[in-house]
Parts: sequence; C-alpha cells; structure tokens
Amino acid sequence: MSTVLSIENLSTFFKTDKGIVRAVEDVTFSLEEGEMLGLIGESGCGKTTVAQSILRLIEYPGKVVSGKVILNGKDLLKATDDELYSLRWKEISVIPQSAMNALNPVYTVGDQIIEAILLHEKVSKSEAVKRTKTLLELVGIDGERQKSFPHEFSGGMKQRVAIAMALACNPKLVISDESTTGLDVLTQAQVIALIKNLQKKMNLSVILISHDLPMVTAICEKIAIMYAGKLVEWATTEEILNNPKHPYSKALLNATPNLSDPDREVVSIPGSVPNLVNIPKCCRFHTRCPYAFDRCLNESPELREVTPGHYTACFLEGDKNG
Ligand SMILES: Nc1ncnc2c1ncn2[C@@H]1O[C@H](COP(=O)(O)OP(=O)(O)OP(=O)(O)O)[C@@H](O)[C@H]1O
Repeated sequence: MSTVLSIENLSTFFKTDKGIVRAVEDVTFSLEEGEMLGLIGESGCGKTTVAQSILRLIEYPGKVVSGKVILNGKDLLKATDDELYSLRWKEISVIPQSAMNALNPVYTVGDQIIEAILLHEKVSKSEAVKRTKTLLELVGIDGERQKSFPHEFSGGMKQRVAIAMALACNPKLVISDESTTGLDVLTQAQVIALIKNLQKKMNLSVILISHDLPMVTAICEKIAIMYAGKLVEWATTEEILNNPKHPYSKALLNATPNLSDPDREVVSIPGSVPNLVNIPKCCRFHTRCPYAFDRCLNESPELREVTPGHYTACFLEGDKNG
C-alpha cells in the first residue's frame, strides 16, 4: 500500500476580537491507498477545520499557519491556484454535510454531474452523459433519473447524488464531512454502507468525519481522535478498541454504548471542551483528565509512536524527555 495523503504538523488558527483561536494545532496523520480513516471527536474539536485546511478552503479570519498537506507527493499548501483546480475533483473531492449545499435546485441532477465532468476533464458531452448514468447507477439510482430535479428526490437520494457527484472525476481521495447529518437513522446507515461499498469497489481512500464512534469503529480501518484542536490518538480501529492509550480515547469509548457488551455502564465525560481562544501551552485534556499531573498543565505532549503504527499524545505513555 502506498501513502495517498500525509498531513504533517498542520496548524490552522482563526483571528478573532477575543484573540487567536488555535482551532487545529500540530496535527499529523496519514492515509494509505484504499484505506478509510475515521476522524472523530466532540463538536468544536477541529475536524472540519482539518478538512477545509486539506482542501485549502480556509477563509479569513482563518489561516493555515504551518504544516504540510502532501497529496500523492505534492504539498497542497504550496500548490498554485491552477494546480489546485486540476487536483480538486480529479484527485480529491468532498461529500458535503448537506446535499442541498452541493446541488443547485434549478438544474437537473444529471446536468450538474455532467457540468462537473466537462469542467474538469477533456471528454465529449455524450461521454459525460454516459458516465453520469453509470455514476447514478453506481449509487443505486436509476440512470434515467438524471433528468430529474433535486426536489424530486428524497433526502437520502439527494445524498446519493452528492456522492455520485463527488466521484464524477474518479478521485483517489474522498472526504466525507458528516455527510449523513439530517437524514433518518435508517437512511444514514444506507448512505454509510454505500460509501463503504464504493471505497472497496473503487479502492478509494476516504476520510470519514463523524461524531459517531460506533459507526466509525464498524467501518473504518483506522481512527484518528481529535480533542480541542489536537490529535490525541491515531491507530488501527482494532488497537483503538482493544488498547486505547489516551485518557480521552478511553473516556470516549466509555461514554459510548457498546452493542456487543450491553451490560457495560456508559459513563459520560465530566466537564467540557476548553475555550480555544489564546489557550496556553498544556495538555488540552488536563481539566477533564483523572490522571493529570503537573507537567500536563505546563507542557503540550507531542504525538508519538508508542507501538508500531499506534500514535498518541500523552505524558503517561512516556516520551523522549519523560
Ligand atoms: N470562522 C471562524 N472564526 C472563529 N473560530 C472558528 C471559525 N471556524 C471555526 N472556528 C473555531 O474552530 C474550532 C474548531 O471548529 P470545527 O468546526 O473545525 O470543529 P468540528 O470538530 O468540525 O465541530 P463540529 O463537529 O461541530 O462540526 C472551534 O472552536 C470553532 O469555534
């Protein structure tokens, strides 16, 4: 397997009236070809900011202040606008949170997919029409429905169209940012199963952004856990489930019902995520961590590999100084 995406020490801050919001700081992880990685964490911990930084979609007052985003050997943060234009859709694409953001209500769904193909690839209109039919069928929609308008589809079908659109130019990497929000539970499960199915079928690399730990553990090969703008743990799903290292990961697992162990008590995490404005150098989880000691209040633990392929940022796991 080869590495498709490598994010190295990524930091993205927002300048606000109250001070600097260190929304994403020093985040490092990578993604292999054909791998699905779940990026999880509580609301406000920086998942969307990571996705937008990868895609270079951070707008003022936000700024990517440091780091690298290497996609197939090319640093996206240094790419020119033309280079980015040619990479988006063809190399990397997004399934948005709401299909309504991706679909224009005044055009047929077919015309919108066809337009995306023609804008990014040198193919004939008839080729694009043919591909659109195939794409719709790939996501379980009758190809003839390309003549329908978005309002003629249910929420789940619109989300399937958004997935077809994200796949229009055969990208290698797809970022799904909470793309089942607002759908009923059954439709959510169907859309997630579809993304998993397509990942296998097309050997896609997928970053699946979600709050839903049970869903992520069920379908992702790897998991990266964020807390208050920092990556606290990154490992295979098996390792995260059986051998979590970071106190936040352990707390998150304990706070989540487990269907295979229904008798286990679900324990909520006391306290709340700290305010990220002008946050001092420290372990950001220390205010909620039952194991915090002096060092956690004054230093920020670095992410380090504690066993092969298992990374965590916690002083309890020791470090080169500890
Ligand atoms: N435009 C902005 N201006 C100021 N702060 C911002 C801005 N956008 C995001 N933030 C802050 O950055 C932090 C990370 O937000 P982000 O949306 O990335 O988190 P998230 O984990 O994706 O949350 P959710 O799960 O709710 O979507 C939050 O503290 C948020 O308030």
